[in-house]
Amino acid sequence: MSLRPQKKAILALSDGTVVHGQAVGHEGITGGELCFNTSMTGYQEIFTDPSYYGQLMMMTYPHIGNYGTMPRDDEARKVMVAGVITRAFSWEYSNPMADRSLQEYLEDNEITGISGVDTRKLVRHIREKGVMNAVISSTELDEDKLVQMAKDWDDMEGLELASKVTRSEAQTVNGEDEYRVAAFDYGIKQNIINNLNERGCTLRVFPAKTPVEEVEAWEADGYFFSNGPGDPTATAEYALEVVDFAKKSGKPVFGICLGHQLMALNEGLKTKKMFVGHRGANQPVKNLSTGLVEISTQNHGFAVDEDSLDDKIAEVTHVNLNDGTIEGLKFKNFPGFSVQYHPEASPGPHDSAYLFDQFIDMMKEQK
Ligand SMILES: NC(=O)CC[C@H](N)C(=O)O
Repeated sequence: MSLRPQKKAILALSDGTVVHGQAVGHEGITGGELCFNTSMTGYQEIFTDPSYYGQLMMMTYPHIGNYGTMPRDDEARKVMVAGVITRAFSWEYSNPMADRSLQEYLEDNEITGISGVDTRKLVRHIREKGVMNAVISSTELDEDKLVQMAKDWDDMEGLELASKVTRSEAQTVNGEDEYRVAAFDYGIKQNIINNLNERGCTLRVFPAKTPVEEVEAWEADGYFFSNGPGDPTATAEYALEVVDFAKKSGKPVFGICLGHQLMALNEGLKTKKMFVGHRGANQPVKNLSTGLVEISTQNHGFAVDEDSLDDKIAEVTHVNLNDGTIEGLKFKNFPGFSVQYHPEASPGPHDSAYLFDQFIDMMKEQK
């Protein structure tokens, strides 16, 4: 790996912790919630996952960039993370299929990053103190100013971000046309669209704030609520109208991550901010109906609050084996189910892909 003459960069946390490193990506200043992801591969899919909008992504796997980037691996039309933090950034790549280095990719997307950070030490710090905001800068190097900026940065709790990443117009994505699925884009990952297309669904992907009448007119066989960034209670303020419409339609409803949280909120359950989120491709989840454990891809900082659970409303179908977090629900008052994690993976293992089949089976039964 070549060593480049590098500019300095600083990572400043809202609790006053300051780390020095080298600038990568676009020169500038950026901030957000400091998250970490434990995946060993898949940095491009992670950086383009719209659920990460407004967050700084710290990768615990040290070498990031060594296989470059390629259009096929984009989960959205641009990089969505607010900034990137690595231990050992690879300026060069070795992959005949790649079209750009990670450095070029971040520059083209104007994403600021820092490398040379002891990411494992910082993860231990966050796991002890809880999630917090931070700022990365390669232009302003005054530590006190940067810590102050991190302190002043908007808190994730209460933030409505889905409307910032949703598409501007409804779009039809054709599959084999066996089932018509109305999918709500709060930051939908491309691989969710692909998984539904591959299973014979034609999708109408609606922007986050589409009025109910427009959705109703499309006459779907099933409804899908996507993943997305921000606090689910903030998005719920406008989204529950369509979630409730889908519920009352009597058609099968499936939700992933933010979609799962919205479906739970619509039933009167509550969500809470987690002390530290789950982000990685090796989270063990137990399917309570089969007793089997799935290794899953996860990216969430909020979760359904177990204290708000009500047997008459929903049954817990999946739990996280690391900390008992609710990872899946089956609703009692309508044909709907949802998971907090990512069956589409990308990156990650495909253990949970059966959930897409389950949704298709429910639509098949109704037809
Ligand atoms: N991947 C997602 O949809 C994330 C949902 C929500 N923004 C959370 O952090 O919990």
